[in-house]
Amino acid sequence: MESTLQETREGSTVLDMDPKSTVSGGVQDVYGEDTATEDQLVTPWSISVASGYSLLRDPHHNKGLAFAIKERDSHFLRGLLPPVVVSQDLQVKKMMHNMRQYEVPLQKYMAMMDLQEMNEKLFYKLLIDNVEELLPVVYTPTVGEACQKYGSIFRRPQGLFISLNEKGRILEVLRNWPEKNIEVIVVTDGERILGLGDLGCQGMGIPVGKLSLYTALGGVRPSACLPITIDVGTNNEKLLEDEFYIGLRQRRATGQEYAELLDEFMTAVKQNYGEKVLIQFEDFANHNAFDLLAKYSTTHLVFNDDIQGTASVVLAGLVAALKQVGGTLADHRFLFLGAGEAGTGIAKLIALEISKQTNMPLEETQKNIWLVDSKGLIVKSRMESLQHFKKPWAHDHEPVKTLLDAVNDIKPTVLIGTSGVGQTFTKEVVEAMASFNEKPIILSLSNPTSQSECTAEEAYTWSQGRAIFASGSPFPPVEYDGKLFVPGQANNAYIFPGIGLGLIMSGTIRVHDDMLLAASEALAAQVTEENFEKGLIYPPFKNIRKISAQIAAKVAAKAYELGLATRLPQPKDLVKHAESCMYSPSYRNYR
Ligand SMILES: O=C([O-])CC(=O)C(=O)O
Ligand SMILES: [Mg+2]
Repeated sequence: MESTLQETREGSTVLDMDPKSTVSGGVQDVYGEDTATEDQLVTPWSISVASGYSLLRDPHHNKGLAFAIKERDSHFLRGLLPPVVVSQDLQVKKMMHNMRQYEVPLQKYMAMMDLQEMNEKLFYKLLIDNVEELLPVVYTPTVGEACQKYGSIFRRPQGLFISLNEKGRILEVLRNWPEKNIEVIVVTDGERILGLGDLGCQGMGIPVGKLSLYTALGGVRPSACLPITIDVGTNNEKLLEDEFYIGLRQRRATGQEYAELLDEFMTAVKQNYGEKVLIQFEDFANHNAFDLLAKYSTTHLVFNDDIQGTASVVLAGLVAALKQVGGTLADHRFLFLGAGEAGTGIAKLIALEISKQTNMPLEETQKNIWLVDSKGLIVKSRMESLQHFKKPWAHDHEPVKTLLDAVNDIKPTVLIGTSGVGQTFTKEVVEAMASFNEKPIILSLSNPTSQSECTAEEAYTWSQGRAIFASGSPFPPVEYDGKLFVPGQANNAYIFPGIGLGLIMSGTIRVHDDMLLAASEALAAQVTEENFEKGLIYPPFKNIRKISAQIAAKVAAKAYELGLATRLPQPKDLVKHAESCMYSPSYRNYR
């Protein structure tokens, strides 16, 4: 019972269908953006999709009770639905009501995943309209728990699984995915999922979650997004023994075997989707993340969210924080706990920005930035044994073992936690920061909440309400001494959807550090006086789509300036253009 489903243009300017679907009467470009001409607008375009019972099972087109009577008649739905016809807004209201009945966050997560499988537009409408409430459900912290229990809660695949078993056949696997016009891939190998460690194949929750934010926060159409998990085994003994584990039951492949699989993957992606597909590396372990980024950044459009996205968002927060604290970046002293992807990524971008602002050589600007890893302060005497990404941060100093000693020695004005280890900003550490800083800047970036270096309440209480605090995972507002403190969320979710949109809409072929700086400036510029008054260093997430459009515009502008954009000519108003490219979750009318 296949018939033609016709969707009219009413109430919609952005279409999210595969340009290669059967389309008549209209034209689409690669964003799924409607580029119909005036006379084409009078002719409704149509696409061939399932109707009747199958239509209700098709998440891309299903509207549930929102199908109008006429639509029900023309698409063989009569009798398949109860008589009532409701608006999408009422559906949102009902779903939120239901969602709030669940007390366990994982139940909310599963309800959201079910909705995504059942009615994609309603899922995105819910997420966009209630972003502050639902972000902690589909993203950190709940997504972390979902990955830990992914084997038990697994229902339907939401992305591609590429394991060692698929070696030699990765291109074939990519072609099994139903969507052909992929613009963004988020890929993980599950070795360092948030601060939770090696979750192997169950890391899939992360690419799925990140890509749902690409759509909800950045407006990239869902059919252009492809979550991928590369399964080379896991060293997580608990998972290897777990009867519900969904991945390969073996220890991780490393060395040449690992490199060959990754290389086949990267080659196949470019072959299948072209050189403009954005590949976002997510939650790889340090020992692979830096090398993969370096290896493929000259041949592919690659972006490491943990190194580059986190750096960009934190720099934005620091720029905003300095408006409250005073001084320029060059006047401040930075100490990191954690010298992995996030720590060294942020450190590098700060140094780069100071160098741009002051014309000082990079080596000079690095001197005010100190990092502590699991062996203590990174100093010159440790140089020989340091991994390459830590070496630029090895300064002249005697060895220091603990964070507290490092804080007391270095006397940083900014303390940043990127260790993946919770409760490491102890009372003594925060009190020390507050003893020599009027307004200590303290960022506890590790995720999920359980791994946060300290809580918002601890930061405010131990600093007697003087800390400027933000965290990677959300914390509720804190009342201290009769005053309400609203902590910010320094999470790369502010940045990667906008950067991705900017890269895609300009057809950019390589990521450049200047684009990260541009994104950072765009985000910092969105923090209002009103936000500052509340002590915030990030704008509220409820404005995120507008913010993403601003970020996308600045990133695209930089790409055009650097000659890396291929979509010519450059649109005059990049912000308007970004907004016009964004996916809309509103239903379309079907004739
Ligand atoms: O996913 C998040 O919330 C931020 C992030 O990239 C990470 O912690 O690895
Ligand atoms: Mg990550």
